[in-house]
Amino acid sequence: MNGETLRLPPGPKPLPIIGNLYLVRSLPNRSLHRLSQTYGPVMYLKLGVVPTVVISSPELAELVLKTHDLHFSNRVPSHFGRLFGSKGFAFIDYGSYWRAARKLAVSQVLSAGKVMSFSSIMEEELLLFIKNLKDFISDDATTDHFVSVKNKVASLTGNTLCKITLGRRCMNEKINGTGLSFGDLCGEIIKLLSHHNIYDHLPIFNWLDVHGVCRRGKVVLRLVRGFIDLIIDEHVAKRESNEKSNSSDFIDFLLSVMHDKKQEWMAGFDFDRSHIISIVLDTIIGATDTLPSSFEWVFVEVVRNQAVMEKLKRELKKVIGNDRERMIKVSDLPELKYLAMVVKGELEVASRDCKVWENAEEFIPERFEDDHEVDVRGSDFRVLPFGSGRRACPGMNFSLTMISLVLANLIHSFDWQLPDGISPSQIDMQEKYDGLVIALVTPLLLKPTPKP
Ligand code: HEM
Repeated sequence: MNGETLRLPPGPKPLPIIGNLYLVRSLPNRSLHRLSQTYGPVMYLKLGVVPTVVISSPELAELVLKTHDLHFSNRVPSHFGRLFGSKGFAFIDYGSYWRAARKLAVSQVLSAGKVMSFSSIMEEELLLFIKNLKDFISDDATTDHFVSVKNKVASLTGNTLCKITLGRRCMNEKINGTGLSFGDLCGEIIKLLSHHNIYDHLPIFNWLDVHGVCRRGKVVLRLVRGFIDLIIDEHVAKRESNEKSNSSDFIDFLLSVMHDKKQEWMAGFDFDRSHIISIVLDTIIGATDTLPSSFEWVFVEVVRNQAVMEKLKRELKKVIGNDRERMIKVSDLPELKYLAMVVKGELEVASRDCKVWENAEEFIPERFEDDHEVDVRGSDFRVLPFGSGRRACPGMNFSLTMISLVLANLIHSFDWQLPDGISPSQIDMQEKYDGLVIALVTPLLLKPTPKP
């Protein structure tokens, strides 16, 4: 870029080498918001040596993500992101391979229609989850069992997605010789991907791998890919023995694309096991931290706002009744209008633009009572929790269904109590930046008591 000929947007003066990195602190969302108050909705920062334009208004978001989205459809992954993602679709540049690989995941797993077709898997997993939680509590009824809502939901949503993609619930399966489970290693991949590595902004130092992210990343990736490879072996063996099965999963479909050379899916591209592994892994990794964190934010807001909790309970009672054996199903969700507002309400808090929303920092589901049109799936540029345009999150249908389903059932089946001495208004709401998500510093711990 030639600074003399380009008119750059306004922005703070960069320092040598580190540029404006010193201004982007531990909570980049807050730092960038503050800077935009001074420099306006389009500003120019130099993050290390990387020139960066930051936009922060619905009008500009529409221009970038819709009108001119073709020019903004590439990713700038970290050094490890590049190692991780060359054959999947989450970390590669926009292009025809990206389009084909993403289409496989969306059409077979994540489209609205497909998510609906997995209703019975979601409901079975949730039923098992509730039963296990009740057994865990009744095994030792003399102890106060506090559970981390986020960890519990991570295991539930992870296992549901594994069942859909790999054919079995395997988040807790141990990987040979490591003592770690598949879920542990997926969590580690997320940590490595989101590790805020200052050297990503100073690429000349990348080869040093100062924090060892790439070294460890290579080991973890080998283990995780090896695990999925074994699952593919099982699928191949079943396929070769012509074993009839009523259920076919994502791996079955991808194997049929590979073996039968289904040209309509992967015309002109090499497509072997390594591609299958990467596409499946992107689908699982995309959900690993995002969904449980979003769920924790929704749940903490409901617990903090007891009036919202009571209103939700009233709606559940009206639509489902008091029968605790009757779980809430995916087909019940369209009836639960207030539940939908609660989920939207939390996702909207994440936008926090006070020029756009009144009391933007507050969780007010009722604001959607008169504004049913607010869409969180990418067409309303005031609320973009899933992004918008070509690179928008393909997991939004799965996420919205799972968050609503799990929230409704957890409230229907259990009472939730905070640790002694902590009132709802005293819950620690401090945020931390985890690289991919903004999470609570203090995990939400609650004691579930099964409702009679
Ligand atoms: C509430 C939960 C979630 C939130 C808030 C969220 C948010 C996002 C956002 C903001 C993006 C980037 C969009 C862009 O670059 O414009 C994204 C991308 C992505 N998400 Fe999600 N996500 C969630 C859940 C999921 C789930 C459940 C999956 C998979 C089942 C998933 C898979 C992905 C993938 C694969 C990408 C990359 C897509 C591409 O580059 O083409 N996400 N997500």
